[in-house]
Amino acid sequence: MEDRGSEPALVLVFSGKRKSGKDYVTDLIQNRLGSDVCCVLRLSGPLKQQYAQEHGLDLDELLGPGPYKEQYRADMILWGETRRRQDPGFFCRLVTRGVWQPVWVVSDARRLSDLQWFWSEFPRQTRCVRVQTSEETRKQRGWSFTAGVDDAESECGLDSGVEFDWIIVNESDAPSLEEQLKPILKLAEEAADQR
Ligand SMILES: Nc1ncnc2c1ncn2[C@@H]1O[C@H](COP(=O)(O)OP(=O)(O)O)[C@@H](O)[C@H]1O
Ligand SMILES: C[C@@](O)(CCOP(=O)(O)OP(=O)(O)O)CC(=O)O
Repeated sequence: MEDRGSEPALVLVFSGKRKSGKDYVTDLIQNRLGSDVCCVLRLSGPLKQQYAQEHGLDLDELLGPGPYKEQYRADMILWGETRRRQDPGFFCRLVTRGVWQPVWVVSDARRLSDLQWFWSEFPRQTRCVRVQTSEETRKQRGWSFTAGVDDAESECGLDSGVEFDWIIVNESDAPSLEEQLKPILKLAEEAADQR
């Protein structure tokens, strides 16, 4: 039998282009709610772990925001897609195993199949959030266009066809993240209280 922990009270599924600030925003949410209430789940976590092991790479570097992971991204995408073709819920099931906190924040949905998995497992609890950032700001954070990555499903799979519950604009001239995240944090606190 699968070790599923307990049912979440709320599942916030985040997506956004690379360097949009998905990790930054989801870390902020966890800091606000506390790690006994909120767990950040990265679908790329088990993917990177397995990929690093098979290829003799530095997992901490692969997990970090620096340039190291970019050298391997295109190949990791292909590697992960092979897994997902066999079983679209493979990484979703791995990261949710044993999670006990009431609020789950998935930091990196990339494909419709990721969203569909959470919608079908937790239809009442799942909400989708997009982190939106201009190319200019992403460039300032180190992004540059890479063919095979920025034009592939990994980056474009959720560009259209999804009605997001919230869109967070992560730009210096937008309302503060604190302000934009207020309704999400309120919902999360209410959901956690009701459990
Ligand atoms: N609002 C922000 N203020 C300051 N730095 C930010 C902000 N958003 C993102 N960053 C920085 O930009 C870089 C990319 O953000 P990250 O969260 O890793 O993006 P993603 O996970 O979408 O690739 C990181 O170094 C992060 O600290
Ligand atoms: C192979 C990947 O899982 C790599 C994802 O790495 P990160 O989640 O670190 O990416 P960003 O935060 O957007 O920079 C992508 C995939 O298609 O599965």
